[in-house]
Amino acid sequence: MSTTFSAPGKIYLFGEHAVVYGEPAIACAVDIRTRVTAKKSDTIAISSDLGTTGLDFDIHPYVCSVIEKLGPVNVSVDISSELPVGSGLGSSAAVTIATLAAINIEFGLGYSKEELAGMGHEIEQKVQGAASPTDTFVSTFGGVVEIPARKRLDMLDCGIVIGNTNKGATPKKTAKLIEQVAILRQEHPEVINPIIKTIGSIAKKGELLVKKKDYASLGKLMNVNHGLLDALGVGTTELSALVYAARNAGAFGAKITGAGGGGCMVALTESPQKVASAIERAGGKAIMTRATAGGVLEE
Ligand SMILES: Nc1ncnc2c1ncn2[C@@H]1O[C@H](COP(=O)(O)OP(=O)(O)OP(=O)(O)O)[C@@H](O)[C@H]1O
Ligand SMILES: C[C@@](O)(CCO)CC(=O)[O-]
Ligand SMILES: [Mg+2]
Repeated sequence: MSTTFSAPGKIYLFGEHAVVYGEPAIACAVDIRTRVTAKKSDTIAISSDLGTTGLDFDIHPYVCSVIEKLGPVNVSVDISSELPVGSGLGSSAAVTIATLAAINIEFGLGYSKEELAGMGHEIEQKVQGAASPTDTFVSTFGGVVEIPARKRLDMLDCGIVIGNTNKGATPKKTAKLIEQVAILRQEHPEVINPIIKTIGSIAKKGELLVKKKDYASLGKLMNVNHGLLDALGVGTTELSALVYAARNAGAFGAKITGAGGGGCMVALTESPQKVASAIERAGGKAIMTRATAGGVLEE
């Protein structure tokens, strides 16, 4: 016997970087999933696209941290994923939550989803040195979520197209970008604080627009949010090339998702294929997806 769970990745509709300073943000689980199968075994074995190992914290830091936290238990863990790794779509949170859930059921440990989300956040903090609870919360519960309140919003019914620059957005780069914004804020508080506040206002207004399914207005505010992230210095020419390609292809709006400095952008659209083709022509890797209400799910 074995147990398989999957968990989704995430995009930010609004609010990245501002959320570090207590402003609200809106994140959305997307139906791009990591699947993990756990099976009782006589040794520890972990297999994924990154390699096949035993308890090897260098290759599989998140999965090994899960095994250490829950056991340690002798378990064989097999991972397959549609999520690009290190691209700002929450692949570490998805693999962490799916592994926690699969081992939890396989060994009858009885943890609740809330406990799994909390352990997942602790593991991301341990491995990365710092992490917001956003990614692991969204991977656990799915849906569209306002953070830090962790308030479930209405679902998005329009198309979502992600454009990956294939320029890594590693935890080190995320930490560096967060520090870069902090330095700019220290140097020019009278300029940067209003920008951060305005991003927070966009997220607050976004909650109502999600409820109204007003995708045209959501898109306009995504465009404004993108410009403000550029102003904070976390944009790149590659990200903006994909953002403008998506907009020129008729997207409601498009912006950086996550820390920036590479990684991915996201567009909302009623013509996903047209926007995806434009992103690919502009040099990105396009992923067409939808919002998912399903968080971590048994398969
Ligand atoms: N399919 C997978 N199999 C094994 N480990 C994975 C897998 N996907 C992600 N990981 C682990 O997560 C790490 C990537 O996490 P990282 O936080 O850098 O990127 P991300 O989660 O994709 O982006 P972000 O955190 O910015 O949203 C990988 O180096 C690996 O340790
Ligand atoms: C930049 C940031 O807001 C999002 C990174 O994906 C940092 C965080 O919230 O953890
Ligand atoms: Mg991560």
